[in-house]
Amino acid sequence: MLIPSSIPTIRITSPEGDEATVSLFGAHVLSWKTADGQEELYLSEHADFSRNKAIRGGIPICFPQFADHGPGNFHGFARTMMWHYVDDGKPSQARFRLSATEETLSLWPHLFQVELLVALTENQLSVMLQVTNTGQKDFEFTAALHSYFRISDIAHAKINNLSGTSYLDKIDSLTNQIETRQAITFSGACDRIYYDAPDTLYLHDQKRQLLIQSKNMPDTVLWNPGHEGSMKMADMPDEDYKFMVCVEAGQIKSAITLKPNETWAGYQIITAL
Ligand SMILES: O=P(O)(O)OC[C@H]1O[C@@H](O)[C@H](O)[C@@H](O)[C@@H]1O
Repeated sequence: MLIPSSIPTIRITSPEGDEATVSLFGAHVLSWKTADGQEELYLSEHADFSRNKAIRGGIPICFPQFADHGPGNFHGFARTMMWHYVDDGKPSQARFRLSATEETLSLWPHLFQVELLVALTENQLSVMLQVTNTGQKDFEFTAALHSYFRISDIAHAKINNLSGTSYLDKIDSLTNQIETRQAITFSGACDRIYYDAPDTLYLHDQKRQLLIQSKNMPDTVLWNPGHEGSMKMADMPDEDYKFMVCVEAGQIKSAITLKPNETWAGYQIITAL
């Protein structure tokens, strides 16, 4: 999809020809193409680029709250703020910074600095979220890298390596269950938080395979809105639930507490195999 020029973006490239585009609104990765031209991320053609709501697709940043796990905005405010670009002078990486402002203090009364580092190497995109407490009192947060992967058909997509992991099923009456399937397939909406999930997962999409690794983000969210959910979203075409699946790396079950001057970092590293 064409990214409108009203959205300031930074484009990074690897020496091998991989490229990624990141919006300063939300420090939101909008596109990641491997050198063969394959787009790996889903971005909705109906995404709202007005800067009034989060962009549907790419990699939204959920901070300082995942979903409704707290009193603040759903998925926090980081995905709907303008971030600052920090030029490291490297064509293959981009760093973005968000610090407390009057607006963030009105939503969450803490002084903080968040950085997002996006880096490309051959067939690989790494995203690091780093949070520092720059205030005088402790704070708590939850967070996620809400990655939307582009797939050719949800009916054929499979996620491997979650067998034996416990999960909260947000669709099935918020019940806690244990995953028994070796390969997770999708038939209808899926909204699950897998707790203490393995840090290595595989997404199979017919001929393609992605290795999805996380570091220091123990929880994994699988989300697909299904047909009905897709129809309810103004910023997603009705049939697009077929062409995306979110595999989110999160720090959700246990909130992180940071004391003054402490820093936490979590990563998602995605490799096209
Ligand atoms: O529409 P939003 O705010 O971007 O959220 C999308 C989805 O994000 C997922 O992370 C949540 O588990 C879902 O419950 C939610 O519907």
